[in-house]
Amino acid sequence: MQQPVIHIQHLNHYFGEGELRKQVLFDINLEIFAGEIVIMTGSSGSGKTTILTLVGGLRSAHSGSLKVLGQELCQATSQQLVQARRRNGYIFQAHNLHCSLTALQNVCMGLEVHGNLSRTKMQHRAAQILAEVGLGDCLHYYPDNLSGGQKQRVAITRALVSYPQIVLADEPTAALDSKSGRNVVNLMQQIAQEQSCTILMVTHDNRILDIADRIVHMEDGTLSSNTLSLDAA
Ligand SMILES: Nc1ncnc2c1ncn2[C@@H]1O[C@H](COP(=O)(O)OP(=O)(O)OP(=O)(O)O)[C@@H](O)[C@H]1O
Repeated sequence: MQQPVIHIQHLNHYFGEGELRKQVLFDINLEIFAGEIVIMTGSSGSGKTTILTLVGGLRSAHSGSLKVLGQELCQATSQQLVQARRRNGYIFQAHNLHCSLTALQNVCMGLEVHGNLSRTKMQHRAAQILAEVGLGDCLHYYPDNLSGGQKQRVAITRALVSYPQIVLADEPTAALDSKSGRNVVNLMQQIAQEQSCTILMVTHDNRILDIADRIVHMEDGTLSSNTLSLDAA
């Protein structure tokens, strides 16, 4: 049987120390398989971003089990977390582009962490993927000269340029109007299919739920439902 790419079992997580210690995730169980697009919804403070950061290896989970691509990240060392981070692509609400770098240079940064391509090859690959997302004419534009939707497309391109097996997206459409938001998620869906990568996306944006294979819902630190997508229902 196919192994899950992300396998979470009885996961608990806490913030703070001593008397201020507060549990924010309670006995989370979730399996996500290769190529799935899973959307996580839930009210503010319910723990969505915390799960995303734990899966991404941005912090170490406290108890239970969290296996990503077969590697246990619960109680992982910082070195193991650094390794795990390199295997993911990240897309955030604020595009997080470097304003002093062009679109092409920003996308090259997504390849630099892997460190095994020459500069010429990196630039060639970055230019190719930017052209695929319709930004072939904007390679040398700085972020200040791009629209919100274009900036987010550059950010998506940067996250996907190294063919990550997993893409983690936190509110990728929050800063966009509905048309740009739709274009951005369509693009994520298309590239995910082409590269057969798995996407875990947090969103409050009801307009984009239809791209999900599965929707999971967080409530007060627990996973309250784990449902099929609107299409499949
Ligand atoms: N670094 C931190 N230190 C202490 N508490 C934190 C920290 N990060 C998050 N929390 C707390 O953990 C809980 C879950 O936060 P989290 O950001 O995961 O929620 P969320 O569902 O992503 O919310 P939102 O939709 O508003 O982004 C909240 O009670 C929050 O206050």
